[in-house]
This record gives sequence, structure tokens and C-alpha cells, in this order.
Amino acid sequence: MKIAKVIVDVPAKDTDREFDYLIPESLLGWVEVGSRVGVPFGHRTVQGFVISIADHTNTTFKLKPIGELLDLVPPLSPDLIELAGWMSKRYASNRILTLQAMIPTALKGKAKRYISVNSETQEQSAAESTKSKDSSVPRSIHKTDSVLFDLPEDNETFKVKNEIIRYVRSKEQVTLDHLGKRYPEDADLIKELLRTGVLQENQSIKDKLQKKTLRSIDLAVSLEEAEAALADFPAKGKRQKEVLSYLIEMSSFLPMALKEVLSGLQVSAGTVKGLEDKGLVVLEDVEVFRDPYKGRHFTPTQPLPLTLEQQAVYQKIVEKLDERKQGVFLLHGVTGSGKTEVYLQTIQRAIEQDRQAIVLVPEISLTPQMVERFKGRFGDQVAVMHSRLSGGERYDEWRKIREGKAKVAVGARSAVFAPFEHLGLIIIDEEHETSYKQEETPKYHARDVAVERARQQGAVVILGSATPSMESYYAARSQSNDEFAPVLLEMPTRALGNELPVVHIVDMREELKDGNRSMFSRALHKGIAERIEKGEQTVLLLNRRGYSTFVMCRSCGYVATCPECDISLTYHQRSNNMRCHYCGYAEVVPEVCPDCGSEHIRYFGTGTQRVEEELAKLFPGVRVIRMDVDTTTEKGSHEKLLKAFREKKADILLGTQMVAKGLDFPDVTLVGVITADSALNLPDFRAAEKTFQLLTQVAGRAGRHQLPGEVFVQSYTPEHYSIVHASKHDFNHFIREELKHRKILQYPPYCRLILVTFSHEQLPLLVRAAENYTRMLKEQAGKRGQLGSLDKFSADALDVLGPVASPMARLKNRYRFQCMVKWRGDIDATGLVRDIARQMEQDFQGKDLLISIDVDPQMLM
Ligand SMILES: Nc1ncnc2c1ncn2[C@@H]1O[C@H](COP(=O)(O)OP(=O)(O)OP(=O)(O)O)[C@@H](O)[C@H]1O
Ligand SMILES: [Zn+2]
Ligand SMILES: [Zn+2]
Repeated sequence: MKIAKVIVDVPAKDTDREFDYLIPESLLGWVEVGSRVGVPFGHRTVQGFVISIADHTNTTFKLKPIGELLDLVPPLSPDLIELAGWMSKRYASNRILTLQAMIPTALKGKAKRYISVNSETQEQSAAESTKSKDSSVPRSIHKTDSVLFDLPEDNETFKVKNEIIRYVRSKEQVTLDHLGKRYPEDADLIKELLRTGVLQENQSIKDKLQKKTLRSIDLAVSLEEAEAALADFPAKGKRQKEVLSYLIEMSSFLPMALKEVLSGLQVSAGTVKGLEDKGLVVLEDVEVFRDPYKGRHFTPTQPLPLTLEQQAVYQKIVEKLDERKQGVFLLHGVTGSGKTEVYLQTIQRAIEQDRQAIVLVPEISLTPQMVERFKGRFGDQVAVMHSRLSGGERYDEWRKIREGKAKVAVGARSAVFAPFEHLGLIIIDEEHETSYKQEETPKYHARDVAVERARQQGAVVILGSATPSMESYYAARSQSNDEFAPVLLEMPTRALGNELPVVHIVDMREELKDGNRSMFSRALHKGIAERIEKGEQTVLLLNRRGYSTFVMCRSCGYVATCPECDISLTYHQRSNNMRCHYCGYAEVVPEVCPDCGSEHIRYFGTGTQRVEEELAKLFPGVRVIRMDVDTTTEKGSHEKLLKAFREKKADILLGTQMVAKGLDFPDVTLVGVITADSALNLPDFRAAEKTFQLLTQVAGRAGRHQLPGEVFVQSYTPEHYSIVHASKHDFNHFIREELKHRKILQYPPYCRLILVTFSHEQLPLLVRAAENYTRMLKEQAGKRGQLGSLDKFSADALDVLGPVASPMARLKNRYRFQCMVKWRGDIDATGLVRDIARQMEQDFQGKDLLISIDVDPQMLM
């Protein structure tokens, strides 16, 4: 009797455990660790994952059998199952949600799957056998029948394989179930055919794969013809002429959404219809979801001879790869130092060892430029996984990996789960990026998952950045008792030998004093004007993240902060006060600056749109591309905008932090940061770190090629150490100072955090629950002798701040409160926090209290 231990898809506390099911005779040999199955649960059938197989059960009930097997090849491998167990524990998350996070959405639904013969492999294997097999073996004449027909039929295995293939081909759509039943004895053969890709699983997920279209407008004639038509446009058609001229101007973005043109120019559909009647434009429904890489040609690249710095780093990594043991490296290389080339060549080595590699990049920098560098070197062996692919596209890429056709997976956070069987290398580019932390359950950090996965598989991890996170750098430097603390590798100069750009800090208080109330300082204004004249390009950064605003004095730069937590107080319009989001401290907004007495004190925040308007006023006729959440919602728009900028269709690229990363444009010689303060004053203990990173990254966009670069950073607090050190490209001094602050206030890396958020529809009940929780947590920790403030140098300690109202105090009709747990040492803080949460949820059962736990949170707002 074989028993499968199954985690079922019923995300609730009391179902978050293993359930035993009998493996029925017909599925013996098919159900494996990692299989997805349908099992009876109460009165219904639910999905589940097999996490282990045993010979006996401890249950006294009569076991129910597994109902069906959902995939012939298990979507998860045993090592991923193990990883999921580790994740649930570390992040206090439901096991089913953790397992589901590892597979593409397409596999989560009730998709209908069937088997077919893979037409590609069909020809391939036929060709291969032609090459290798001895000529006396008869070959089939019919191409369709050619698979494996070259193999001697006296071999029983091949006979059966051929029969299975013939059978599948004879049917339109054979379901998995059907095939399994028909060949009950030959599970292994079918599996092998699937694994080698001779047979493939297809699925029809109707709702997910439906194509979406968008009503779009395009020129119906060539650009020249359109320009000619514009020149002698009848005087009556002023509106039509406007539209035509706009389309000509935007020609590199065509086709574009019709509604964008209508609302942008404030014209009616009739006007556009007029142009259509004249045969100048066409309206059509354009498919919105398209494979962004389909049909694209990637120019093949060859490995570059490495610079001395690259060579030294490469050597160290390869030595570790050759040992086939876990190794973690922190590659600290300045912007333009050629980290990517190091990635490419170490991947090459992993491939030569017959192992595979994962490259994680932040979603936002997963641009074609980035993809191109990997596809250019490794061609079709690269699978790309990111959220902008449609469900079907993502499933296809995933399958390429599962079937062993891809050797390199490039993707955002979740690509860390790419189902490779012999993983050699995991690279995390821009390792300091907060987007590696998933904000929904399971709230995992891809960096930590990568390190754990590498431990399991004896693989190497490279954490690359020009501005490593405090956590990674501190771990590398202290080489603590943690045996997996990363080894620090440094590349302090640019690969092409050019200098890092000169960074000027502009004191905006001085501007105000001299009567300049504009958001552009005189220096930046002049810089932009010069670039426009010379035909060079400018990147302008306006960091405006989230909804948070703070109160600042424009005369002296004073910002109200919490006396306890040293983070900026957040302005609340409704109550006209300012609050601390860590501990709950509040005060009213002062009328005059407490520091200098000026009246120029108020809440602060500017949008990109306002900057754009101001640019148009200051530089008539200037061509600006604005890149922010509003202009990049549509798929591919991000890329289109960057392409246009690269082709020099604009003088200025203006945007939020998306313009800061990974761009490599030769003609960008000026970078301006409109106000560094909006990053510096986020209510987050990482604000200074984020500011330093952002300034360093964006400065790194200037002067990367022949032309030298120049950077202007505008600020009301120009003496702040994050700004001063960023302007000198001085990571070491910055980190020293930042660590000092962290140590005094006891923030990571000197302790770890857990954010616990409570939500409920009724406020009084919620407050009571949050208070109870905090009290219970303190009591429990006290009992264990762990409660204590962290500044008393105890090795093991736990402290609780709050509860306070969350920054987003109400969401979807639910009130939210939170408390922050700071802890350090060998104690199982996560377990404690989780156990009390479960206990409380149980006590409040039916009252709909939700408690969410975020271990090592990145977003504290
Ligand atoms: N060994 C080399 N020989 C010649 N050129 C190189 C070499 N290595 C890198 N380069 C070039 O140097 C430039 C910068 O390299 P790359 O973009 O990889 O730097 P990076 O460290 O990833 O920078 P960033 O952190 O700013 O993204 C690129 O144009 C790249 O082609
Ligand atoms: Zn002031
Ligand atoms: Zn506080």
C-alpha cells in the first residue's frame, strides 16, 4: 500500500497540513513527489500537491484514494518541494500558497490538458537517428511516421514507444488520464517520452489565453506621403490636420491606442473618421498581448576578452563552480564596470558543465536591452519569464525549462523557481532592489530563496550591484558565524576605462533665497539648454513613490521626524497632523518652521506631469518623453518609449525611478535629479540607503561611452551624508555612516524585523485584537526570557513596537493596524509570531480577523 502525503488547495489555517491519500493501483508509478493531483476533500474534489510518498499511515480513518493525476510529468521536482517547505517555515506562510507560487498560473486553473506528438522533436530525432544509426536499419519513408521508426523494432521498449506515439497521433486529443489507463504497464516509457519532449502536454485554458485587442490608429500612407498631405491640407480641416501632424510626430509609436489620441488632442471620433475617409489613417483592432520577443532577431555576440578586474572576479567564481559546492558571492562593481559580461561568461561555464543558470533582474529593468544581451549570447537556450507575458506565453517558457530545452532562465523574482534539474548558477542582478521581495503571500525574498536553493543543489549565487544592500554587504564584511555569508568581490573601475560622471549638488534653499521659485535650479536649467543646443540628451529623475508626503521647510530643509524612530513623519491631510508609522507618535503641522521660523513650510510632492508642463514652458519646442506609471501601463509601452529615446526622437527622458536603472545610451551626457529629498524623506528607515542607491544608479546613466557625463542633484538638505557620498561615488564612506545610524537605532542588519498587520471591518474590535496580540507576544517572549530592548547588547532579544494604525489605514473596507517586531539571535521569532497569530485567528473565528505576517519586510509603508 502506497500513501501519498498531499497539501490541498484549501488555503485555511486548519487545512495547512499534510493529508494522507491512498494511491490507487492504476496510478502506481505515476504519482511522484511533486505531482499535482485531484483529491476528494469533504464533498468536493480539490487540487493538491504530493509532497512525499510513504508505506503506511498514522491515520485511523479509512483512507480515500487519489481521484486523478493532473499532469503526467510532475510540475514540481522533489528539490522544489523541499524548498517550499523551507519557505513556509521561514516566511510563516501557508504551504499551498508557497507551492503555487512556484508554478505558472496556467497550471493553477482547471485547465484541460491533452497529449500530442511534438512536431519539432519529431523531425529532430529523425534527423539525429539518421546521423548516428547504422545504415542497415530501415528508415521510414513517411515523414509523419518517422519518429523512432529507425530504431530496430526487435527491441521491446522501442516497439512499445512507437506504439504509444502512433496511438497518440491517431487521436485528436488524448487526455492524460486516458493514456495512463490504456497503457497501465508503461508509465515509465510514457514519462520518458514526455521528458525527452517526443510527446508533449498541451493545454487549453480558454479564459486565460483569449487574445485581447485594442482599437488602434495608424498612418495608412508612408511618412513622406503623410507629410505631403499635411503640407496642402484644406484650410477647413483644422482638427484633422492637428491629428495628422500629431501622428507624424509620433510615428515611431504607431500604431497607438485610438482613445489616447482622442483624449490627448481632445478631438472627436468624427475627426478621425474624416481622416480615415481621406485614406490617410487606418483604424484597426490590434492584439494587445503579443510575445515581445517573437520574430525578433538577436545579434549574436562573442565573449569579450575580460579586463583584469573582470578576470580576477571570474576566476574566483569559476573555481567555486568547478567545486560543485554552494558558494555565495557579492559582486560589488561600479556602474559600467561590466558585471553583465562576468555574468555571461560564468553562465557559459555552467552550461559547459551541463548545468543550468537562472538570472534574476528587477521586473522594471527586464527590458529588451537586457534580454538582448542574454539572447545574443545564448540564443534559443534562453527562456524569459516575466509578468508582462500572457499566461500562455509564460507557460510555454516554463515548459521549455521543465523539458530541458532551455539552459538559462532570465526573469523577475519568481524565476528563482525555474524548474531546472541541475542548477549550477543563480545570478541576482541589482541585488539591492526591493522588488525581489514579494509583497503578497508567500512574502519571500528571492535573494534568500536563491541562497537556500543553491545550498540544496550545490550551486553558486552571484549577488551583483553597484550599491549592495546593507544586509548583504554587512554579511559579507563581517563574515559572521553564518557559513554562507557572501564572499565580497569588487570591480571599482568602469570596463571601458572612462571616468564616473562629475556630480554637482545644488542647494535649492539658495535658489529660493535668490528668488528662483521654479523647480529647476539655474545650473540645471543651463545644463539642459546646452544639451538641447548640442543635440545631446538629458535624463531627468523625479522620485515620487507611493502616496506618502512629508512636511518640509523650503527655506532651510527642515523635515519633521519621529523623536523615537528617526523616520519622517507622514502628513495626514484629513486631520492636518503628522504621524510616525512605526510607533504611532503624532504632532500637528507647524505653521512656521521650528528651525528657522520661515513660513515656507508645507507638505511636499510634485508629479511628473507638472515637471513636463514646466519643461514645455521653459524650453519651447523641447521634445520630452515622460515615463511613469501612467505612460507605461500598456504592454510594451516602456520599451517603445525607450526605443524612441535611443533613436533620439526626444531631448529629454523624464521619469520616476524607472529611468534610473540599467539604461545604456551613448548620447546621454546630463542627468538631473529634480529633488533628492522626496526619496530621502520616505517614512522608512531605509530612506537614506534608497537615496544613495537611486542617486548612484541614475548618475551611472551619464557619460557611459565617449562623451563625458555630468549630473545635477537638487536638494533642500544637500549636506545629508547619502547625497554627499553619492555625489562622490563613495560607497564605502556611505556604508560606514549608515551602519552607524542603524546600530544606534537598532534596525537591520543589526536586528531582523517582522511586520504583523491586522485587519477587520470593525475598528473597535480590530484595536482590541491588535492590542491583545501585542500583549500576548510580549508575555510569551517574556516567559522565554527573550523580551528586551535590543539596544542592550544581548545576543538574543525581541522587542515589539505598536500597535499603530497602518499607513494605509483602511483598505477595501477593512481597517488595518500593525505592529513591528524587532528581534535578534537564535530565537524562533517567526514561529512565535505565527503561533500566536493562528491562536488569535482561531479565537476570533467567524469574526473575520485577518493577520498577515511579513518576515524581513521591505515595504514598511
Ligand atoms: N571586457 C570588456 N571589454 C570591452 N567592453 C566591455 C567589457 N566588459 C564590459 N564592456 C562594456 O562596458 C559597458 C558597461 O558594461 P555593463 O553594462 O555590463 O556594466 P554593468 O556593470 O552591468 O553596469 P550597470 O550596473 O550600470 O548596469 C558596456 O557597454 C559593455 O559592453
Ligand atoms: Zn526652516
Ligand atoms: Zn516613531
